[in-house]
Amino acid sequence: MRMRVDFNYMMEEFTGAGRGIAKSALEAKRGAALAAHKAVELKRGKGWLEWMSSPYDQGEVVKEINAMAADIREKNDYFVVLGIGGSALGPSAVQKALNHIHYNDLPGDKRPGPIFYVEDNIDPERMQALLDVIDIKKTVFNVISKSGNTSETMSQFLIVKKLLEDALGADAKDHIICTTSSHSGSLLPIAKKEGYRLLFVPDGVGGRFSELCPVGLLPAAVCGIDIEELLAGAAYMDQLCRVEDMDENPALMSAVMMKIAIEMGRNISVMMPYADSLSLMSDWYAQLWAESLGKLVDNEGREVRTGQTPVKSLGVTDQHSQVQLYTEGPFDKVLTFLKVGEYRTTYTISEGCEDVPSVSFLGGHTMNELIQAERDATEYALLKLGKMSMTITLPEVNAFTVGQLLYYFQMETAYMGEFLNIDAFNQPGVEEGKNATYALLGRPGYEEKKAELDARPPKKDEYII
Ligand SMILES: O=P(O)(O)OC[C@H]1O[C@](O)(CO)[C@@H](O)[C@@H]1O
Repeated sequence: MRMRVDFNYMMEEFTGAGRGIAKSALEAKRGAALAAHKAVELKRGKGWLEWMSSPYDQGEVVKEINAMAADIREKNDYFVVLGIGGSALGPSAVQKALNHIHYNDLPGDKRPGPIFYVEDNIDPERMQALLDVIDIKKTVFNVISKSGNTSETMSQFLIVKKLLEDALGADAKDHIICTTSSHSGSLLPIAKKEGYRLLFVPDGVGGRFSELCPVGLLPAAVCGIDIEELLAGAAYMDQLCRVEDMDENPALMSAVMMKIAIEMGRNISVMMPYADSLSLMSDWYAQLWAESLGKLVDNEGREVRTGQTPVKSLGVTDQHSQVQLYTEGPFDKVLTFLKVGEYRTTYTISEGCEDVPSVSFLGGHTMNELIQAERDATEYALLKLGKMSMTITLPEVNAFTVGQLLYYFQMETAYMGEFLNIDAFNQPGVEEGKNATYALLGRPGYEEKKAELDARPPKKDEYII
């Protein structure tokens, strides 16, 4: 059940001269790869790399989460995550990967857990829509915020807190579980005061690296996912990544390839799973890659403006919208295909329309054959025009392989941070927008920011049509 990464079509010998990676360029990176590996290993489990301990040190937490999940399943019909960014993307991606694609529409006796929603926006219509379809008295809300201060999440929390209290009085507290820092932020003291159940995000686990800690584990367990297998998959990948030789370490080799690709002007990383179950993995990856690597300054404070733009794509659906650009457009992208060895279902295309050979040839083939053929064909079409791609194959989509995949991308990101000589674990570029929002809504302490905003030159009518 090991996932495999195929780098063949990243290489110049396949893409054609100047369009892929020369073997000599790869060899030239060996020293840097070793240094990146050493640097990451030195920080293992420390500082912002505490997520490297997640596969190993959560035995007790897993027990607690599984017990909590069983209790939630027994007493409730709905489970709603309130969170955003890393507090939402992982739970959504893992649920989509490992449960029925139409999980919420299954009858109760066929669903391994309650109806599940992840609310990661503050669109008032979406809030109302959620409240229209759930029975709040039969719902547990998991408020997830590492910082415990995120306005989007806290505003959703305030809304449901009031609604629950109005509907349930003192029992409202049994319907909120908070996942947050054990010692900082505003959510923690609120949860303690109100008597909500609490789970903690370890200090050195940032939002986008948190799927394999209680942030992701509780929602997964509630929906019947085997979280021990998920962590076992992560541990398996971690063992592969302990090897310092880049030829043996998939995440390290991948980071080396991406670094060379960036040097060659491939500033876009397209993630293209050929499985609906993996479609939200691209969303999760997009935050991981964008927030971690998109940085103004390097570790010495020099302006570098680095990063590689992640793009979400879905095979085969987006063959009919984006692939034209990927084949014939500029040499600015690397495509990563996520391939599935064995789908969980085999579906045979019915025979028919024998008098129309352009249609009848499909009959008797399986959809499995068709989707694999289309992926192979797209990979080939890209290659023919000199475009770089790599393919990650999961033998099956299950908790063990998904655990590997998540951890692999986290490790690749950590190595990339070393190659780019940046802090892959902060996100200063998001702060300005947050502070301006606080100022606009009159949060105490943000008066100066409000004045700064008010002093903006007014927009001109001549530029509004
Ligand atoms: O879990 P929190 O602290 O609410 O943060 C939500 C998200 O906001 C960010 O801080 C900024 O987008 C992300 O890094 C994070 O995943």
